[in-house]
Amino acid sequence: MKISVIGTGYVGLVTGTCLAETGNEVLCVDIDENKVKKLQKGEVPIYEPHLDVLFERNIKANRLNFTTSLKEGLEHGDIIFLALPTPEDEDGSADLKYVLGVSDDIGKLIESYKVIVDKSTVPVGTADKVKEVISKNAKVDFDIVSNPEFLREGFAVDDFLKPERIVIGSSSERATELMMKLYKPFVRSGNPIIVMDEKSAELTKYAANAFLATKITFMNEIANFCEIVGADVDKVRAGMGTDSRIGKRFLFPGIGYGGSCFPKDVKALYKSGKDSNYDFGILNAVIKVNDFQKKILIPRIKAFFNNDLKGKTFAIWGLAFKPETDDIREAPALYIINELLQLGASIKAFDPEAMPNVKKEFGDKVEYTLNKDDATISADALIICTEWSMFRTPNFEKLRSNLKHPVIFDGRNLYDLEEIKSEGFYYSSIGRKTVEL
Ligand SMILES: NC(=O)C1=CN([C@@H]2O[C@H](COP(=O)(O)OP(=O)(O)OC[C@H]3O[C@@H](n4cnc5c(N)ncnc54)[C@H](O)[C@@H]3O)[C@@H](O)[C@H]2O)C=CC1
Ligand SMILES: O=C(O)[C@H]1O[C@H](OP(=O)(O)OP(=O)(O)OC[C@H]2O[C@@H](n3ccc(=O)[nH]c3=O)[C@H](O)[C@@H]2O)[C@H](O)[C@@H](O)[C@@H]1O
Repeated sequence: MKISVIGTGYVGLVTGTCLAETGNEVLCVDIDENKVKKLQKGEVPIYEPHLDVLFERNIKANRLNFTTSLKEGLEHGDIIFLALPTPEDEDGSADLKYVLGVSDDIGKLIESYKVIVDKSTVPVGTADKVKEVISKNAKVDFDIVSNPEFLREGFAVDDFLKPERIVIGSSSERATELMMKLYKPFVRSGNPIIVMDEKSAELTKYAANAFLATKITFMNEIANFCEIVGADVDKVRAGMGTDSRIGKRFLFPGIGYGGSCFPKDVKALYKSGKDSNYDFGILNAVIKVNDFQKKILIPRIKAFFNNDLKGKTFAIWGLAFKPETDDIREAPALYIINELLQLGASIKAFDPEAMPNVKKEFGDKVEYTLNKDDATISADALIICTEWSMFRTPNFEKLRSNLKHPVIFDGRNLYDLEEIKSEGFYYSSIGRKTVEL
C-alpha cells in the first residue's frame, strides 16, 4: 500500500520504517529541512535499538523516502498518518496547533479519497475537530481514523512490529477495512485489533498512560512510606506483583516518571476533565506526588553534607529519562542537576547516549565524562538517575578509591543492600533502609 507519514519524530520514524518493513511504499514528510536532509542521507536522528538496521534496509529497497513537501506527501499516500507533536500548552492541555494546522493544509491539498489517521496523542473530540477543519476546504471524500500509538522508547521497533493490541477508532467501514489490511501482518501472533469509535480510541490512549503513571506513583508513595516504617519496598513489590490481578510490571519505585508522554498526558487528561467540569482527583494527586518524587534525593543529599553543597562535586550516572534512549524530555536527572547547580555544587555526568542532548540544555555548566568511572574521580558522592545496565555491576573498589567519600544516592535501587554494606558504602535508595557508614 502507499502510505505517507507526516512528522518524523519518534513515532513518525518508527511508524514509517515499520510500515515499509512490511512491504508498503512509505513517504515521510517533515517541516524540518535539516532533519529531512539527514534522513535522506540514511542517518537516523534518534537512538533507538534495532531501528537503524530496518531503516537502512528499507531505504536501500527504496520503500522508505523523505520529503519536506506536504503536497508530495498527500499525493503519494492513500493512508496519511499524522505523527505530529501535541506538546503541553501553558494551561496543561494538549496543544493541537500542529495537528489542526496540518489538517487545514490537507483540506486545501487533497485531490482524491484519503484516510487521515491520527497517531498523535490527542484529547477526546480531536477526530471531529480534524474532520471539521479538513471539510472547510476539501473537494474530495476523506475519512478520519484515530489510531493511538502505544510504543515505548527503547523498545519501539518491537512494540510496533509485535503490538499487544492495535486500537482503531473509526466510523467508516471503508477506512476500517483499509486499516485492517494494513495492520494484518503485525497481528500474526493473535493479538487483537480492537475497533471502536473515535472518541473511545482517543480516550484509551490517555487512560492507558495515566493508569501506568498512577501505578508507578502509587509504588513511589508505598516506597516513601516503607522508609518511614522500616519496611523494604523490594519485598513489598515482590509480594504484591505476584498477584496476577496486580502484575509485576511498572511497580518499580524511583525518582518519578519522566519522558515525553506520561507527564504531559496525565496533565492533559486532568485538564480535559476540568474543561468538562470533572475533577480527576486521582490525577491531581499523581501530578503532585511525581513533582515531589523527582527531587526526593535533594533533601537527603543536603542533610548528608550538613546543608552546605557549595563547592561540592557530584557524579551523576544516567541522564536519559530511562535506559535505552537518548531522550531527556522531563528526565528526573535534569531536575536534580538544576537543584544542585543552584545550591552551588558542580556536576560531572555520564550517560551512554543522552550527553549530547543534555549539553544542548546545560552547555558547559555540567562536565561530561568519557566513561562512568571518570565521572566519579574526586566527586563527593555518586547519584544514580537512570538504570542503564552498565551501572548495575560497578567495580566497587575503583568507585571507593575514585570518590572522596564512599557515598551513593541511588534513585533506581540498583544494588543489593547487603552487598553495598560489605563494600563499605553509605547508600541511600528508594523505599529501603539507608546503609550507614
Ligand atoms: N515519543 C513517544 O514515545 C510516543 C509519542 N506519542 C505521541 O505521538 C506524537 C508525536 O510524538 P513524537 O514522535 O515523540 O514527537 P516529536 O516531537 O519527536 O516529533 C514530531 C515531528 O513532527 C515534525 N513537525 C512539526 N510540525 C510539522 C509540520 N507542520 N509538518 C511536518 N512535520 C512537522 C517535527 O519537525 C518533528 O520532527 C505526540 O502526540 C506524542 O504524544 C505516542 C506514543 C509514543
Ligand atoms: O505515550 C507514550 O509516549 C508512551 O509512554 C510510555 O512509554 P515511555 O515514555 O517510552 O517509557 P516508559 O517505559 O513507560 O517509562 C516512563 C517513565 O516511567 C518510569 N518508570 C517506569 C516503570 C516503572 O516501574 N517505574 C518507573 O519509574 C521510567 O523510568 C520513565 O521515566 C508508555 O509505556 C508507552 O506505552 C506509551 O506509548
